[in-house]
Amino acid sequence: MSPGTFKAVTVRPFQFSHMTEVQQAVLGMLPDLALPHTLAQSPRDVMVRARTGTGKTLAFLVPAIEARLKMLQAAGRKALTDNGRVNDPALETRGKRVLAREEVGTLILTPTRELAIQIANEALNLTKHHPDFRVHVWIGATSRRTQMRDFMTGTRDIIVATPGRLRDLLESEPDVKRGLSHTHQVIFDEADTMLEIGFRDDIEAIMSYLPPTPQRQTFLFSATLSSKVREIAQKHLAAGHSYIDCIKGQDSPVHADIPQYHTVVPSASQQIPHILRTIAHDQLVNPGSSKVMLFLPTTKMTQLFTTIIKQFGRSLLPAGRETTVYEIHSKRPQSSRTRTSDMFRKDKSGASVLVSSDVSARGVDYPGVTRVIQVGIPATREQYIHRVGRTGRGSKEVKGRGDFVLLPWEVGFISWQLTDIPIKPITVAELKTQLATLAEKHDESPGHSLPLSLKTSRSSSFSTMNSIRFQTPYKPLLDEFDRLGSQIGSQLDVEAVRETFLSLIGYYFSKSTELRVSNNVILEGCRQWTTDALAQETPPYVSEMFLQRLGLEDRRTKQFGRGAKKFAPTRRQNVPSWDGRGVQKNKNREWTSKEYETGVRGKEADGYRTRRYDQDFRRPRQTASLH
Ligand SMILES: Nc1ncnc2c1ncn2[C@@H]1O[C@H](COP(=O)(O)OP(=O)(O)OP(=O)(O)O)[C@@H](O)[C@H]1O
Repeated sequence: MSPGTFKAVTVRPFQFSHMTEVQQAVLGMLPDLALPHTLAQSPRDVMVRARTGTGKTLAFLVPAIEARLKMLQAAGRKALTDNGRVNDPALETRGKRVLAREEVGTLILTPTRELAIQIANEALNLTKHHPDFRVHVWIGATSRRTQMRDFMTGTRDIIVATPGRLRDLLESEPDVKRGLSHTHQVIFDEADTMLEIGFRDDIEAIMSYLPPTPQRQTFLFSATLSSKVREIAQKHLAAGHSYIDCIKGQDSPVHADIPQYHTVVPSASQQIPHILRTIAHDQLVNPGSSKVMLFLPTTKMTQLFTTIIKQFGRSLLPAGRETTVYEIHSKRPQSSRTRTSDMFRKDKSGASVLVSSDVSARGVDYPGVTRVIQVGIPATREQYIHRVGRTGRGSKEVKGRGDFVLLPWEVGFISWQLTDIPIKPITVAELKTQLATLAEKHDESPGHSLPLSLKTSRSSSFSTMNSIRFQTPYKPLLDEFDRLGSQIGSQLDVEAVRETFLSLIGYYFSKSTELRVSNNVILEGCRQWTTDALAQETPPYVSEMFLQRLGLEDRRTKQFGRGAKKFAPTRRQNVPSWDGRGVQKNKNREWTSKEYETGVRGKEADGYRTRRYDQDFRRPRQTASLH
């Protein structure tokens, strides 16, 4: 590793003393990994699988920087030989500069804008002691003109891009096309997403502008690389490439230290109280350092839950009004997304919640997240893993925890999709008991549970941390959680509920195979959610025609003659189809541990990957903190 890069890693700004496993494996391949293809002995392409939060970014950025330095050195030397000189520093520098300004060094592709900005900032930090290095970020909803001006006037060492904007520039800007036609290194971060269907067209188009292997070196990095993705990946990698797998055998791709729990609420009416209790639990378990990420399956659901957490968290959470609630999803302008992301990253308030859609699920590094709560099923099993991976990252100071909250008809996701994930059940009643014990403890000696740094925060060195005061006594407030239902209904906008409902059926209908339930079950589950969880008088009306458009043609149901009547929008007829299965007299009881394990109750035992990066926002702004 060059002295400049080494200094950045070990002294300033990173001050890392040890390499993580993935860093040892990849950086152990230096200097060969960074050699130009003309000098390399064997294929330099690498596919890497390593757990979330274990430092993959640095593992691919260091070889990227080192490879660029080697290319520049080679260009300097070539300038000398071309002119028959042995020693001419000015000529050598000129040779380097020509290459640096004409050819792009490394292209890094990522699925989201937030991740692109984060990687670019990390690259800037790593090149702190290489003053001539330039890092460009090309993402949607930012000024193309600024991006092009920077590209035309500076060196082109590293470009971090989302596929939509990159393809757009490649297809419309000859200089970009020319610059990238010599790129010697391409890195796919979150490689499995990048090779998925939603991105595949863009990726194919982009790859057609880049040099072929072996001139092009290709790295693929992710925490999740299924065998199917690996098959697709072969196409972009050189034959004989290395595969580094830091998740050996059956080990979980989530960091081994992160405990994970799931709760199937017995009825939709318990969903919101349970989520608020889970946040309250985190605030009491991590007094003064609670930092929660709450993931929802759709944008509308994210908006709705932000309102709910803000509204009811004030009175029900231990930190009450002092809880800071952030909201991030693809419908927010990019400038606001970037600002929120920055604020949550730096948040040390001691009681904060980021309510998020999947824009924050992958790769984004928020230090100190104490808990990830997932409500409803994620788009894929991989997405579950990446979301949990937002907690327990990097240093081991914060252990983290994952909680997964499901409605009864969503349980199939655990039974069929998460079979190899070490996730334990926790019932609504168990969490209530744990919360009551913590609240009692707090009330006995309020303040004693706060760390010393907070008790003396005004005079201590923790000046950035606010002193959080918990509501005291807190235990009596716990009864209020069960009374939430009646209040929620009056606080919510009917149109917002309807839009959320529609977004949910659109999302869940595409998931029926994974959940192994029919679309009718999903429709009724969503309907009942609006009446039971959101306390609406009646579920939102949806026309037959709309349902047909969504493909609600459940042949089995129709065959048995139960279909048509069930769609009438009155509450009385809106009996969920799982009612009537299993043991009726126990239908309101909680799930037993056995039922949790099998996923079956009684005797019988989210298209939300939208192309966010290319949304057309009205007021485009340059947002990266790079220029
Ligand atoms: N050698 C190291 N020592 C200590 N901390 C490190 C080291 N390498 C990286 N980190 C820190 O660990 C955190 C996670 O790193 P990073 O974001 O690269 O993880 P990742 O493996 O890419 O995760 P994901 O799969 O979620 O994208 C960051 O805060 C980073 O600064």
